[in-house]
Parts: sequence; C-alpha cells; structure tokens
Amino acid sequence: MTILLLGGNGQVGHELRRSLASLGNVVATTRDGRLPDGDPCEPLDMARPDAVDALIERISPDVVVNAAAHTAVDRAEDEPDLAFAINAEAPGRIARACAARGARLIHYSTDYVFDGTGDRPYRESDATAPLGVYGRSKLAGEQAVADSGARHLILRTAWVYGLHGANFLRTMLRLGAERDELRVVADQVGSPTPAWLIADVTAAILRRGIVESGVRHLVSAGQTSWHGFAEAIFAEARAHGVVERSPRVLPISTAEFPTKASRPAWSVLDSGRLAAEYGVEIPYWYAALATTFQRGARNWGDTPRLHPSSSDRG
Ligand SMILES: NC(=O)C1=CN([C@@H]2O[C@H](COP(=O)(O)OP(=O)(O)OC[C@H]3O[C@@H](n4cnc5c(N)ncnc54)[C@H](OP(=O)(O)O)[C@@H]3O)[C@@H](O)[C@H]2O)C=CC1
Ligand SMILES: Cc1cn([C@H]2C[C@H](O)[C@@H](COP(=O)(O)OP(=O)(O)O[C@H]3O[C@@H](C)C(=O)[C@@H](O)[C@H]3O)O2)c(=O)[nH]c1=O
Repeated sequence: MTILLLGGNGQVGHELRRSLASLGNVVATTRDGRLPDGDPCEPLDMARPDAVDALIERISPDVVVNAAAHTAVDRAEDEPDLAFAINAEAPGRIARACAARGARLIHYSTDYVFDGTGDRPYRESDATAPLGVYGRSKLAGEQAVADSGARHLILRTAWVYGLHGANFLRTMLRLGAERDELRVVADQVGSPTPAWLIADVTAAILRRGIVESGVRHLVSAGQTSWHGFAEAIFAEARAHGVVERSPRVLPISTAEFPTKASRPAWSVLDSGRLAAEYGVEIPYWYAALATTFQRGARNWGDTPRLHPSSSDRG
C-alpha cells in the first residue's frame, strides 16, 4: 500500500510517520521538502492548491492522509485567504483527486467548528457554528471533502499536543521556565489529545479499512480546562524529571486573556461512535498525558524552552 502523508512534519504528521510505517510505503511531504533529520521528502506548498493534483498523479497513492493545515488560530484572523487556501481549497482538491483515482482519504478537523455553547460532549450530528476564521476554514474543508465523492474519514480532534511541534504543553513548559507565575484561562473546557493517539488510531482505522465515509470525533476521554491542563502538565513534568520546579498557575477568565480569535468555551467531543465502529480504546486525558511523558522521557532535554510559542504557528 502506498500512503501519501501531507504535512509530515507537523505534530500529528510526525507521529503518523511512525505509526503508518508498518502499513506500507509512506511518502511524506513538507513545505520545504526536508524532514527534521535532513532527509529529503516531497516538497508541497498547500497555499498553491493546484500543486496537489500533479503530486497525487505522480505518487499514485492508495491512501492520502492530510495532516497539513494552517493552525495559527489568531493569525488566521489576519490572513483568511491563506487559511482558506490551505484548510479548505487544498483539501477539496486533494479529495477530488482521490475520488478520481479511487484512493481513500483521511483528513483532520477541529472542535473549533463548534461555537462552544453545548452542555454535553458534541456528537458528529450536532450543528456547527465556528467563531473564527480558522474554524470556518476547517469547516469549509470538511464540506469540500464530503462533497468530493472520495471514500474518506474526517477525524475531528481537539487540543492536540505532543513532544514535537508547537502546542500548549510546550508553550507552558517554555513560559514556566521563564516566569514564577502563569495566568491561564479556566473557563474554556476541552479534552487534551496527544498526537500519538491520533496517529495510532489513524493506523488502526487504515488497517481495518474505512467502514463508512463521514465525520468522526476523536479526542481523549474526560475533560478539563486549559488551567487544569496546565497544572497537570507541570505535575507530570515534575514527576518525570522534565522540570525541577513549577510556576504558580493562576486560574483566570477568558475576558482576562484577550486574544484576536474567540475560542469556544465548551470544546468536549464525544468519541463514542468512532470507538465502537473501529474497536479502539480511548484513554482518559490525564493518563494520556502521563503516557506522553513516559514515551518521551529520553527526548526532552531542554528543547521545550527553545520552541516558538503556539501563537507563532502557521
Ligand atoms: N493543533 C491542534 O490543537 C489541533 C489540530 N487539529 C487538526 O489536526 C491536523 C494536524 O494538526 P497539527 O499536527 O497540530 O498541526 P501543526 O501546526 O503541528 O502542523 C501543521 C502542518 O501543516 C503544514 N503546513 C502549514 N502550512 C502549509 C502550507 N502552506 N503548505 C504545506 N504544508 C503546510 C506544516 O508544514 P511545515 O512543517 O512543512 O511548515 C505542518 O507540518 C490539522 O488538520 C489541524 O487542523 C484539530 C484540532 C486541534
Ligand atoms: C499561552 C497562554 C494561553 N492561554 C489561553 C489562550 C487560549 O484561550 C488557550 C489555548 O491557547 P493556545 O493559543 O495555545 O491554543 P489554541 O491555538 O487556541 O489551540 C487550538 O488550536 C487549534 C489548532 C485547534 O484546533 C484547537 O483544538 C485548539 O487546540 O489558553 C492562557 O490563558 N494563558 C497563557 O499563558
């Protein structure tokens, strides 16, 4: 099986390069045509969605996994055309190319397609109403994939973190090394989900085969606030010897931490349908966090302090 992995250097893409390796020949793309170890791979700029067709024609994949996206939530407010090109137009083209060749497509989307006014975990059938450009562009991407006629699965996930890439966990460790006190919002609730879990479940789905095209939710079980997540990060980081001391983590309201983009107050997704369909076990978010530190114990060093903050993403 030939798998074309778009965005092989993002948080999820990095873990997918590991998890998909046993399924066949994985051809990865990055923007500059280089992997972190310097090895060459296929260059692809998704801001030019027409480049996608030639690549898919040449590689002739059985499966395309699209982990590339414009994920800088605040910056997307200032560059909506770019966000829509990468998050909506490109996935539409990819999906239509897959439909034309009979290739299957796995695509990822976000809790930010919801407005966060729910009071129970969101199901796939719940109404969407994104609050910002990032969420609107991702929703347009979902619709383009669904309309393409390709056999596909859109995995909506949320609050993704890992040892690689730009994410909240690494931002907290970096800020925690610089400051004695952090202020973190306690009135936005969601399910922190490690990139390795998304990658492992994606491999399990491909091993089994897509049961039915559509959207499925995939997040860790349980829920917490960003403040609760930050406290857990420092507790686990200390327990695993990643940091020697923790800053004070003060709970604040969203109004006390103004950001360019509005974020949903309630971001909890119900992964029950996916778990039942594919027989996958979904860990509790805190256990998944502890596993992340265990898995990465050897690789931490001081890299978190050196990484750009999540607001620098693009
Ligand atoms: N991060 C999160 O909290 C969440 C993410 N998701 C979704 O999960 C998926 C994976 O996200 P995640 O791994 O966190 O994202 P990252 O921000 O870690 O990685 C995004 C990837 O997209 C690539 N990319 C960005 N712009 C372009 C472009 N113009 N052309 C080609 N590639 C580009 C980057 O490539 P390069 O490295 O080469 O620059 C990078 O590899 C996305 O669909 C995202 O929307 C859903 C919910 C939460
Ligand atoms: C750095 C920082 C952030 N915050 C707040 C801001 C925001 O409300 C929340 C999360 O901040 P971030 O900017 O790291 O996360 P954000 O970019 O909003 O994360 C989102 O990314 C996209 C791609 C998704 O799809 C979502 O599921 C979600 O993970 O924490 C604080 O309260 N204190 C802080 O010191």
